[in-house]
Amino acid sequence: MHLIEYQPDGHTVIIHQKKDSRRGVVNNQLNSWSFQLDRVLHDVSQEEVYNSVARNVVLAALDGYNGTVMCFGQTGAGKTYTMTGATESYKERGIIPVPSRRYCPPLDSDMKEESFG
Ligand SMILES: Nc1ncnc2c1ncn2[C@@H]1O[C@H](COP(=O)(O)OP(=O)(O)OP(=O)(O)O)[C@@H](O)[C@H]1O
Repeated sequence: MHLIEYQPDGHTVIIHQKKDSRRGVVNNQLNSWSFQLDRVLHDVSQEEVYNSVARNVVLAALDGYNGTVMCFGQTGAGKTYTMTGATESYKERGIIPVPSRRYCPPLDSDMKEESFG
């Protein structure tokens, strides 16, 4: 049995733990816990992470609303990877680089000359 089970509904994670056999024959120890979440992003692309957690916040910010995207988790969980991404390939870019690329017009040569003289 897997220690962490992802339900196909995309909202539920079940954590399983083996019963401690040292507790004897009558053992009422809980050995699974189910958590309901807004969304469970297991084994998904960086693009899907952006679309499901950041896209609406960024679009609202462009309309003038305040918004925050925050990562919280234990060391090595993937916070930096999620926010900034990896440089190996474009599809591995994280949440932060996407809006600048998507919503800021690229500087063309004329604009560069105007801006920097
Ligand atoms: N979804 C992922 N796909 C592939 N590699 C990942 C993924 N998430 C994290 N990694 C890799 O796992 C390692 C740890 O990730 P990361 O540095 O993002 O964790 P962190 O939560 O920021 O850790 P810390 O709290 O120590 O700063 C890195 O090598 C990262 O590239």
